[in-house]
Amino acid sequence: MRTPGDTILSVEGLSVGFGRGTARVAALRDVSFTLGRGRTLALVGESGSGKSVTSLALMGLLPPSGRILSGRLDFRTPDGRVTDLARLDGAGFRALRGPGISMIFQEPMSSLNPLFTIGDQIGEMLLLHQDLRAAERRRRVIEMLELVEIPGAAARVDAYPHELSGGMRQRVMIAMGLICRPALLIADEPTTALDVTIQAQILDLMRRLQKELGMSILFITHDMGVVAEMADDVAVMYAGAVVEQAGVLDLFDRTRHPYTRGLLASIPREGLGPDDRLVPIPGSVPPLSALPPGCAFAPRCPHARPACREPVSLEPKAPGHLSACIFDFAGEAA
Ligand SMILES: Nc1ncnc2c1ncn2[C@@H]1O[C@H](COP(=O)(O)OP(=O)(O)OP(=O)(O)O)[C@@H](O)[C@H]1O
Repeated sequence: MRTPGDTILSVEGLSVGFGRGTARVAALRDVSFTLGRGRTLALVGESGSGKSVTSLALMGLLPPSGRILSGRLDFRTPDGRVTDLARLDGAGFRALRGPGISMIFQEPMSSLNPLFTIGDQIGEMLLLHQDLRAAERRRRVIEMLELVEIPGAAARVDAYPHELSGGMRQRVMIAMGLICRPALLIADEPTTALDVTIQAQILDLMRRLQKELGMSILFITHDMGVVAEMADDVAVMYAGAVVEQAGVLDLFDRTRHPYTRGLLASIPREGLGPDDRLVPIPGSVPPLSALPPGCAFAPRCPHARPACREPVSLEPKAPGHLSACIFDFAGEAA
């Protein structure tokens, strides 16, 4: 067995392409990371870096034009077996989604069906995976609504999505994601659409539920503030590749990749004075069809040298800390 017992997910060399033949673009290039059991790994990067494509590949939900070109996605199922998700068929994924891996999306309004009550929609997940009588299913749904702290759960179970606030709808999404007690929860920007107070409440709730249910979380975000709140480990993505991976404290204290340093310099921090400025990373992510040779970040990198035009791979720079840069900036000022 390749995956050690404390690892629930090991992604190795994942490449995903969209389109065919000469029109094919590689949305993911040789992506590798591991997620420990009971831990939270944040996948972080700007828009278009490949975070969502990674999670869709893990859920078996890539659109028809997208294809896994190579790589292994070794997932340890709740019964202890290791399954390569890159080779799983539709029936295999249907059995796995729910009790094995579950996902919550960023936009509750586009994921919830306005025509059905929230109780029906959460109960539907149970219906697919467990043979329960209607009354028992309803009891479990109400119990889950209580767990995600929806007040008056016994009455709210019959509410329609539009009757709830944005924060309450996001709690419903979490309830839907957790009703089958998944071993791995993929959370794709679950708080982006919420205001900061509600966002903090939802993040608190997710941390508490993770402890109670003992699940692992793959947390997808572009927000380094949320990373600091939630993650044990972080994988930073740029233009379809992982450029740095480390434990969260190590990543913040000894940032090694210039792209990660750029992301950190562009977030508001406590203690920032009126004269301190946030520094956005100049330029934008290149189109995947026109990536430069070598390091994809080089055209935006303040440290780029001619040597950066050579291919660079993600390599350990210190125990547990990987970076895909020919330089090593750990501990230096940006
Ligand atoms: N259905 C698709 N067809 C073609 N290309 C796609 C498709 N979906 C994604 N891509 C490509 O994959 C790249 C990565 O997209 P992805 O949605 O994973 O980025 P992301 O990091 O999740 O961004 P965001 O934060 O905006 O969701 C995109 O730049 C896009 O070019």
